[in-house]
Amino acid sequence: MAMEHRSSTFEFVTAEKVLSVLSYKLLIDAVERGLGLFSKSKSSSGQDANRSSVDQPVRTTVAVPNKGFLGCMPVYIEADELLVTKLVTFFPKNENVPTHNAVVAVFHANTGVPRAFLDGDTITTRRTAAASVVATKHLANGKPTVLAILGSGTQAASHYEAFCETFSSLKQVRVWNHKPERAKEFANKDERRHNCVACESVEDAVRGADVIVTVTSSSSPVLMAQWVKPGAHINGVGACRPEWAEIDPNLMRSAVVYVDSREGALQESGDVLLSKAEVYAEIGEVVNGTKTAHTDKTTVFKSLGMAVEDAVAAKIVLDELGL
Ligand SMILES: NC(=O)C1=CN([C@@H]2O[C@H](COP(=O)(O)OP(=O)(O)OC[C@H]3O[C@@H](n4cnc5c(N)ncnc54)[C@H](O)[C@@H]3O)[C@@H](O)[C@H]2O)C=CC1
Ligand SMILES: O=C([O-])C1=[NH+]CCC1
Repeated sequence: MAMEHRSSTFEFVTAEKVLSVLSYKLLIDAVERGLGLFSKSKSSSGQDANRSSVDQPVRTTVAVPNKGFLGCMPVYIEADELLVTKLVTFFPKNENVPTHNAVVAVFHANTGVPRAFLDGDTITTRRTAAASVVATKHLANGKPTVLAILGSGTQAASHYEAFCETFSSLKQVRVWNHKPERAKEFANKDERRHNCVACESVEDAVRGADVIVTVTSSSSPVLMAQWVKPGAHINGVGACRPEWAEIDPNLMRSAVVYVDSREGALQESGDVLLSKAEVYAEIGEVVNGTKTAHTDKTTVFKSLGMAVEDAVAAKIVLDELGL
């Protein structure tokens, strides 16, 4: 039998199309379920009727010296028959092009034939904020009224949007950037950011805040323990390499630390490795009810990003577009 030429049988889904259907409403529920499936896959036996099977190795990376890295993030989610990999680059010194660039490839799980390629920047941007929202829903101490965002780039914007959409209790969002004019630009971007104020210092931004999001490209701590209100919840989203940190090691050691993947954190997170903080749980274990949400204590969700989040986001896009 002659081999069929298949190169034109899969779709490319553009950023515009991804954004048109990937709402936070759908995404937050899907990411929450994905985080739960991921954590369940390692703790349940094959006999368990609720067993889930998610095969997601820690991402592999290759470095481009002094510039950045390329990460490869594959996953298979048996329950959804999703076979997906994201390829993502992070070049923190990029000035006029985005620092993160990505593509998400989806394959047919029964044949391995490519099904679709999706713009991965938009997926990364939104699913990361969705994961922080999930952690905050579980770990925040009551309804948050003050949110502090450290950093004012792509993730700062998606976190602002996702948090304001989810937490109607928010009265004020404070933003800080190491270049103060960038924080002002962020706060004044348009009238929808009426609740947003630019702060001159990290301390001004985080003092008294109920929830803090760190989304910088810094490789050394910007958030110090003495400024954080006891009982606050922190989403540590940056510092994805073992030698980088965004959070004061004293804060890491004194807080209850949750991660997306324990295995990933112990290989990739400088915030965890350099501080030698104890990892209490994966956030998926809290979602599954197998670990406690210590809402009365200061909590850190150390997010590194997982393929399972990309895969559930890609599923929403393909389902919504009927592809
Ligand atoms: N956990 C996850 O799933 C993901 C994490 N990330 C991480 O989140 C962070 C932010 O990503 P994006 O917003 O996409 O990047 P971006 O490049 O759009 O923004 C980075 C921000 O960090 C600031 N910054 C740069 N150097 C700094 C320094 N030395 N000190 C303080 N601030 C500094 C920049 O001014 C900018 O506001 C990065 O560390 C990135 O790798 C990104 C995607 C997914
Ligand atoms: O999960 C992800 O895509 C990334 N985490 C850190 C850089 C990109």
